[in-house]
Amino acid sequence: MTSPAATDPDAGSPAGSGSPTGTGAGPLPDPAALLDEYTPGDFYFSTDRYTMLGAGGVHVGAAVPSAASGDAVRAALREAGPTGGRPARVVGAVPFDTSRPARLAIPERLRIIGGGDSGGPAEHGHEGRGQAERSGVGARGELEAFSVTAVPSPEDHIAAVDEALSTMHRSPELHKLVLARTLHLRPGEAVDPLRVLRILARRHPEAYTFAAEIPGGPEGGPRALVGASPELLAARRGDAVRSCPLAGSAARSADPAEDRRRAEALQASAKDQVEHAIVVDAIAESLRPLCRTLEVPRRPELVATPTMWHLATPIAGTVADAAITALDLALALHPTPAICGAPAAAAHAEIGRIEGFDRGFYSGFVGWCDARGDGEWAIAIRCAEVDAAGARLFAGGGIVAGSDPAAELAETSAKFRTMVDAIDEAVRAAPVRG
Ligand SMILES: C=C(O[C@@H]1C=C(C(=O)O)C=C[C@H]1O)C(=O)O
Repeated sequence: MTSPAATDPDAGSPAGSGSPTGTGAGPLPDPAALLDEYTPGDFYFSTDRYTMLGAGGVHVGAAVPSAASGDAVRAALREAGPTGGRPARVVGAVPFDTSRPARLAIPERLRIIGGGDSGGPAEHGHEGRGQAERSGVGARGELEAFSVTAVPSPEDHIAAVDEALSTMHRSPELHKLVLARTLHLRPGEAVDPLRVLRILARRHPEAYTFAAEIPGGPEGGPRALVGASPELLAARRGDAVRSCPLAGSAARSADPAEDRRRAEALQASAKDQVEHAIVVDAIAESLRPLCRTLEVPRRPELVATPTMWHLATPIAGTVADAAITALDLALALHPTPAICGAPAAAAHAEIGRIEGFDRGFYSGFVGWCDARGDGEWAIAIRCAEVDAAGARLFAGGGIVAGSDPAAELAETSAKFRTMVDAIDEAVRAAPVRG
């Protein structure tokens, strides 16, 4: 995003093909529309209502230590002042461990297309719309072009789930623990994050498709966190607050009858309902003191991504105090039991002990917040760190009493498909050099 034409021509009023109020009434903006201007290091964030691209600018607050960070970001936004008639906006990623430095910046150049750039009503990922996205089912990369290393190995992940189950048995106050694993893909040549983004944006128009610069590329080179997350951590628009936790999962099937059977089995599964309720209860408890009103549906609904079924609960409220920003909300909710466990502190400690790798920005959150306090943050899942050396993919799942280790391993394999398929297609499509 270096051309002069990229400099915020839409300033002040969201413009483009989406509905100006973000009610979802208009056609969806083309999620790939801004990708022609993307250059490595940019921030890209696409929803089913709007797409944004931020470039350049100043980094804000190295560490984001819980509540204090909200203040640091607020001060930075105030100091930055409006650009082109639009309130200053911070964009970027916050790691799983919020005592580690975040990557948040106030971009110098910001483009937004689509209506409702501050987010509309909770339209995200409903079953009917997900169903229309079935085309991705069955697309299977074979990863011939890669060397693949699983860290931990599948056997070690099963052992880790066993260990989590025994820990929860010994300490019944620990209700849920989310364990993840990684896949390191090393293709013959560098993975192009832009090509991966294009594929994700095409295949997952309902998701939060994102790219955020993160530190740690080989030899100081660029590294991006790239993904297509189905999960909203927190959004605020004016008074309105939203969160849409997911928990309880089943892999999709290419066979429609089998696919439907799996969805119904997920909805009927007592274990998955419990796993889901733990997340909803924790989020409701964290939101209650921050909200004047809060609506929490009694039963979850089913949502579909091209690869997974999930149980989802769209939570809506009104903020108690206009000073509470979308970032404050995200920090108050994070880490939810969808990606950490319950209670959070004990689960966090067990993840450190059992999981065996550094999550970095995976299962943190990615998004934006403006000087009015409006913003939207997605949980950084279905994602990978992409750099010149290859890609590190992440997938996890919630463990509760009654979880089956082999089924948990299979669930993480299914969750990897979002990024495996996209990276595989990106590398296959790459022009052969030499
Ligand atoms: C942790 C991940 O996903 C989370 C865990 C889920 C589960 O345990 O069922 C479902 C959706 C996400 O909240 C992941 O995709 O890596």
